[in-house]
Amino acid sequence: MFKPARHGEVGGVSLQRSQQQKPLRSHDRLNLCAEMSHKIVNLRVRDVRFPTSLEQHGSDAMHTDPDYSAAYVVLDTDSGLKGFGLTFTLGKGTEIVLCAVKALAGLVIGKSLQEIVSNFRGFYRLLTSDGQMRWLGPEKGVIHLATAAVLNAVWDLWARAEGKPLWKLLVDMDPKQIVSCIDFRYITDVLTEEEALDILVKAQEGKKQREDQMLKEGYPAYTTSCAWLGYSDQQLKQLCSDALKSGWTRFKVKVGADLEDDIRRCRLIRKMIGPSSTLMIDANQRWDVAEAISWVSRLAEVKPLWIEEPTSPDDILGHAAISKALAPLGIGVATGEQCHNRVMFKQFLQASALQFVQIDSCRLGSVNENLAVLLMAYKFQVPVCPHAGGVGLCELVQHLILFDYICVSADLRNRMCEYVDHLHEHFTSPVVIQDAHYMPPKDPGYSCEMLEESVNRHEYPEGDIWKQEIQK
Ligand SMILES: C[C@H](O)[C@@H](O)[C@@H](O)[C@H](O)C(=O)O
Ligand SMILES: [Mg+2]
Repeated sequence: MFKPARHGEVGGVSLQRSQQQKPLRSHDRLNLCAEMSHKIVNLRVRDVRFPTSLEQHGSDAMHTDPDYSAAYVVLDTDSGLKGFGLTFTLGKGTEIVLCAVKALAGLVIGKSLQEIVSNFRGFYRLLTSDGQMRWLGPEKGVIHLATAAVLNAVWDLWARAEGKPLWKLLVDMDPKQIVSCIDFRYITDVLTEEEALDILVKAQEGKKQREDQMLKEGYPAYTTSCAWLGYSDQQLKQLCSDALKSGWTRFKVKVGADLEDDIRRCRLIRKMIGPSSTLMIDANQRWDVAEAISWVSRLAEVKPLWIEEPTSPDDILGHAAISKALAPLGIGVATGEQCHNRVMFKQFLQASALQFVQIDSCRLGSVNENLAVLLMAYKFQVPVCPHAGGVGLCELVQHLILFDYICVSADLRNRMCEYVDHLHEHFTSPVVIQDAHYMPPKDPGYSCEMLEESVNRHEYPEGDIWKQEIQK
């Protein structure tokens, strides 16, 4: 078990600000007082929805009218420091996630940050294994989305208490402490605590250079913003040509509703981006296994790097069959945005059912469970290409992939993080993209905080935006 924190430390990490921080505001100085244990005194959760369906942003073969939304959590502490967290939804049903967050609140309120992070594995287990509530999951569905929202807020709080962006908090952590945050239950047959530690210790070599490289160059990204399924060919062409001008070289196209449309749209994009740029296609679970193989074979001429979510996200053996059939065409299978826990990822990896692991910051049980998946992916030598987009997913997952490169994989081959150009303006520390790369965030925290005004305007159903929509 992780050793208890000494006086003046949070979870064994001394309370120091990293070099590249913005200057301290007086408010921060107050919060960073080393004496404070940051006892969580309240948890608030709000239903925040953006009417993205009006313009078909985010549309795909299965989710034709998503309103990008979030269950948005704020943790208040006795020191005045706050933690912000969220989980992503598509509109309807967000109120159910709010209920689940409220059901978990009793396990969080009254605990101090110090208490939580000095036994983070135990706290993760407390939230995911409550003897009554686990029946609702376990570790899947609405209750797990709620766990993600709450734990994301705890990680945000921790990073803020340290005065570091989350990626830097992780990068500076002792490997033993990282491992102490992971619940290895159900995965020890492929990854033991000792093996995880060994991976992290070995990757210490060259860590500083990789961190400097990331600060200078950023992490490579691809864009999904040009080719949502509901966009017209005209729109697609315009967005693609704008993206090319801004330096994008990797593009994802939505497919799966109509084969002839897919062939036309994919040819169009391939022609515009040229043979050396990278193209990926995403069917969002539209097909049965045999249909997936025949449909994607017809699209092989546009040379996609991967087909994403070809079939049910739970069908591990189906994905394995598709992977096997498409391998001779040079097309890999990617999945993960609806892969609900580490056990599923374990089996996908064991069965060679995916060639690209798409972690998700709000689907899995926050940083804790994502760490387990990053380490398993490393063990199986499968590249991680995170799912992002939605609302806030880019802001969050950039921290995890930076950690992955600096402290786990040390490899950029066949790796890139998704980027979607929507709704960043609603965050206090929005992502910074330069030359199609994610630049490492500098503000303390997990980049989850939304502007209060945005939350008020988009809160469902009372916010102005929704009042106007309802009146129409
Ligand atoms: C409904 C959403 O926009 C999805 O289409 C989106 O997350 C997508 O699968 C993606 O990979 O970005
Ligand atoms: Mg997808």
